[in-house]
Amino acid sequence: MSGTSGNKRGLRRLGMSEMRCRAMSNNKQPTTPIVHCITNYVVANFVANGLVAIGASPIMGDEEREVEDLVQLADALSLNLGTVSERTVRSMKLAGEAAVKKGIPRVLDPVGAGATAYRLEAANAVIARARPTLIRCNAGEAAALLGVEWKGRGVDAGTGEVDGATLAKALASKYATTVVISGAVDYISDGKTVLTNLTGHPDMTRVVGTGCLLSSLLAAWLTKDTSLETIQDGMFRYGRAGERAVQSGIGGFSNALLEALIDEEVYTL
Ligand SMILES: Nc1ncnc2c1ncn2[C@@H]1O[C@H](COP(=O)(O)OP(=O)(O)OP(=O)(O)O)[C@@H](O)[C@H]1O
Ligand SMILES: Cc1ncsc1CCO
Repeated sequence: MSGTSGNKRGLRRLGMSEMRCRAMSNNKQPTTPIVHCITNYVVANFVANGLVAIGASPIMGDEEREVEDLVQLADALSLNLGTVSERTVRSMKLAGEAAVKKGIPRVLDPVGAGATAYRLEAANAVIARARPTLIRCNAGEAAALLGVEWKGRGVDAGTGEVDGATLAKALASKYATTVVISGAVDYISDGKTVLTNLTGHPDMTRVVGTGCLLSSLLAAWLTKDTSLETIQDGMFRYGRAGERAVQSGIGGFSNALLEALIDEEVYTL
């Protein structure tokens, strides 16, 4: 993916239909990745629409009795602790284990990990069973997972003494995974290297769920490529889509972001 701009809607649509025609002429189904999301009830609709906007196919489902079957249909699993409960923790553990067994990417968004002891405990329980391919969080959540002192409230990022690059590297090492810490600067690390991204806009924090959506988009991207550079490029495009969307004001932001995700070709899935 390269960082081109401009309205690419027409080109993208043509590209997608061309891809579909080519796939059909080869008697193959188009490879739309299915992302199984166990997410929070605040953002579920926004996340589903964002996934569709980038050419993925979402399926939301958190019933214990079916999550393993849903994983069998899926190409990636996105777990989000935003409105976590005992029931959904059980579902996330089962889905996570099934996804490990199947070998598909698993993304965890430990929303509010520092807000309560219960959330931190739930995050660690889910991590142990789902062994995330990638953890996407804000700096406050990263600090909580690392036991680093932090000033923050609820699901907000908050502030602390440790810089984002150090947090990202340490968190990736602690859980042997890839980490994306979002904020004014986004940090992407595998525990050895740290890449950054500077696109985005502070107003993206004035609309609930831009981080949650990002986590599920990452799950979709990982079905194609897991390199840090590709993740960085996706972050670049997502941030730019956000910059465009804030021009529509806070009231129009969510819809504008969906449009911008298509126009920025955030990922040609
Ligand atoms: N100050 C900022 N300047 C530019 N971009 C920002 C800023 N803060 C956040 N962003 C962007 O907003 C998006 C969401 O990141 P954020 O860190 O706010 O997630 P979050 O706290 O998990 O959000 P939520 O819990 O509402 O889903 C990312 O793409 C990030 O780059
Ligand atoms: C506001 C809120 N509360 C729990 S989850 C969520 C969505 C953003 O993380």
